[in-house]
Amino acid sequence: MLDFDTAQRQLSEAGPAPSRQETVTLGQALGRVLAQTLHARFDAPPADNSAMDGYAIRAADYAQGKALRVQQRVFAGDEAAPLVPGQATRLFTGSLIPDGADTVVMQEHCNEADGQVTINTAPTPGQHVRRRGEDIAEGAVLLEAGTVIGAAQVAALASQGLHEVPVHARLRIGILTTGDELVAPGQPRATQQIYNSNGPMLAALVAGMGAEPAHVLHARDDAQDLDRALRTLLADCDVVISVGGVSVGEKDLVKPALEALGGELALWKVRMKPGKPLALAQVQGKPVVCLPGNPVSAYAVFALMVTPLLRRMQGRALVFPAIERGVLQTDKRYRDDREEFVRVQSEADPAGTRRLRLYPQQGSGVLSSLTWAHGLARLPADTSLGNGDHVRYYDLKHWLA
Ligand SMILES: Nc1nc2c(c(=O)[nH]1)N[C@H]1C(S)=C(S)[C@@H](COP(=O)(O)OP(=O)(O)OC[C@H]3O[C@@H](n4cnc5c(N)ncnc54)[C@H](O)[C@@H]3O)O[C@H]1N2
Ligand code: MOO
Repeated sequence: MLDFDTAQRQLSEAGPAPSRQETVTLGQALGRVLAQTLHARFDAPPADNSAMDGYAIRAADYAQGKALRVQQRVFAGDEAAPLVPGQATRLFTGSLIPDGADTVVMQEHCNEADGQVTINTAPTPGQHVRRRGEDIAEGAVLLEAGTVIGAAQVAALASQGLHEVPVHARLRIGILTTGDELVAPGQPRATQQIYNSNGPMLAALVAGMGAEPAHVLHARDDAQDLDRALRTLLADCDVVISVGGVSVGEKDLVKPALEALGGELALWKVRMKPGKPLALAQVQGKPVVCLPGNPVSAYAVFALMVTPLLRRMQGRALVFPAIERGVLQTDKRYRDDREEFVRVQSEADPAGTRRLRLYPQQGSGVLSSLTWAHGLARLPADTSLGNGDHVRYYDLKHWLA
């Protein structure tokens, strides 16, 4: 069996970098991956301006109790005449600093009457002036290629006057569920049947990563049906994710179906729990990841093993999110010959230590553990662990993003 870290690394390298680019407007850019490094087109801010509502002066003109004539009022967006030495300019947050002025005094430290202003507190020369280019200089890197565009990046682009941005084409994912026991939600269900939760779950997981669940198909446990579905997905998607039918049962037909399509199996069985029966195949130049059918296994394996591959294929700079640490809080002891990823809630105690509380039922079919969990705690194989032990923590907020 492969160890977890090796399998994760191999899987993350199993697909090509993105090759298709497109241009989208800022309104469509959220969650997209920047395809080119962009540079500032001009200094930001473009000119010295005031950080406060107040008065611009030459620091040298200040003397305690001395009144300065208010030469002009400059609002944000106005042009400003050069400052007459010995006078003051009334201005506001964002107003241009007149040539000749070097310091802004907050209005709370001033009294204005009869066209004159008196400053009550000695100013520090240069205070409250936002300098041209202090945020970003013309030509400096604004955003690196591979950045996921969030609200801050949208603001940075807009501040440079950009209304369109080059991004990688959305990664198209084909999802295939298998199993004769499954019924689509919304349909009537016989006692021996269960609803297909993995299909909608995987589509949601894919969408949550900014990729496109292009097709969500279901195949019966039947070689022909599987073959047909796999062909459709391979023809129209960058990656195929199948779920179920990948273990050792008599109806576990996914592996043979992939082999029949010329697929080369690259990986099979990982020393992790949940998620042992995991396979990777290259079929017609495309990666096909076969996830275990148990819903918790599919979810955890997607988070830990599939998302790095998708991030790399999306062209993202950050492929592996941070791994944190926490302290187990449990009244049981745990030990397994596979690395175990248990569902936990994370809470900081008053001293700031992350406490990881385990869900009481850790079975691979227990969906309620997923709706409850914040993340996965990693319990190393062949190690007895219990309350108070320090372990690695995979926060699903980051690992599913
Ligand atoms: N003799 C052995 N049996 C099993 C082994 C083993 O090593 N030897 N491994 C177990 C482990 S671990 C897992 S995980 C499962 C994985 O099996 P498969 O990937 O082949 O998945 P299935 O057998 O098709 O299904 C497993 C389970 O999940 C339910 N399921 C499947 N698809 C869906 C879906 N779309 N929505 C909701 N639920 C789904 C299915 O009904 C089964 O209950 O194998 C163990 N067995
Ligand atoms: O590995 Mo299975 O994924 O334990 O449930």
